[in-house]
Amino acid sequence: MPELALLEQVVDKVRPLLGQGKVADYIPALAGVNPNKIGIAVTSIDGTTIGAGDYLEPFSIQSISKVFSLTLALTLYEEQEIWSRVGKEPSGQSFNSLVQVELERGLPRNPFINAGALVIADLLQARLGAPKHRMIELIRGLSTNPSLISDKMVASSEFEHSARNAAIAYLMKSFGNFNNDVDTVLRSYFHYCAMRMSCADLSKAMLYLANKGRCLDGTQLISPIQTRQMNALLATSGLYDGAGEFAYRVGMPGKSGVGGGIIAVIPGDMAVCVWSPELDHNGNSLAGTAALETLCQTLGRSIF
Ligand SMILES: NC(=O)CC[C@H](N)C(=O)O
Repeated sequence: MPELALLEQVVDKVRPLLGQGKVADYIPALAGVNPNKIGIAVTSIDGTTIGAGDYLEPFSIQSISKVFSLTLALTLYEEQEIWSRVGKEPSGQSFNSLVQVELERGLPRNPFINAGALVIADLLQARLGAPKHRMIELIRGLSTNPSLISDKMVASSEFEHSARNAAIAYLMKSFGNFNNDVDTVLRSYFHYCAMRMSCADLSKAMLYLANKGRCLDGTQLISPIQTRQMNALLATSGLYDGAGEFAYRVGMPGKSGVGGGIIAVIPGDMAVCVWSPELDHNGNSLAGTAALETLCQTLGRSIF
């Protein structure tokens, strides 16, 4: 577990990078976010959380929600029912690319690109009576924060600009890999992406990935082997087309979102969340990646 002073040093060290990236503006409701934010929180497997900078400020978790969706699907489906619909390989394409879906006959490369997450959202839609409600319940429980919400403005803004995600879903439908009504699933998917959580909430919520599937409140969410498998997929595909660079610089399984958040874990040790809204060319938080790199190097920790 790092000392609080170290987290403060990390924030101070990366603050000069603010101004070098670009806030995601393809979702209009996200474009107005204050770019000058940087926060970091760490939850260790003994259950303590510390943080520095803007670590208590909620932000749009966006694609980080793909971790929660897959986790929920793992609790509802047999392994094969999931992996017959989505692959386990890095995509080498941008997160919202369509070309691979066409070339690979509607089978998304992995659950952490949009195509894969939409298939997972389709699976959740099929099995849950109220998937949006179930998801909120899940994140509230995992982070032990009963006041968490999904931002309706962000979700509707995404729905109004959903041409690309809708195209991905319809393309998969044309190959027989999407069962429910596209708009209904898109609404659920955007609701998951629009959940607002702080670095503190997310580092607590992701603790199960560092603790063999056991959550902060002691419940076993997924099995130790499922947790290991999830971390393997996060290490290879969690940062989209920047996964190799992230493994090289940070060396932790992780997941980013276009809201500027990144979660990362050292299994057996701690879950970390960083947030800074400006993104690099792969759509990953620029200062956030640098913060994780500094943290890992200073602690001398990596999974490799
Ligand atoms: N990379 C992301 O965070 C993308 C999530 C965003 N809601 C989208 O579907 O485009």
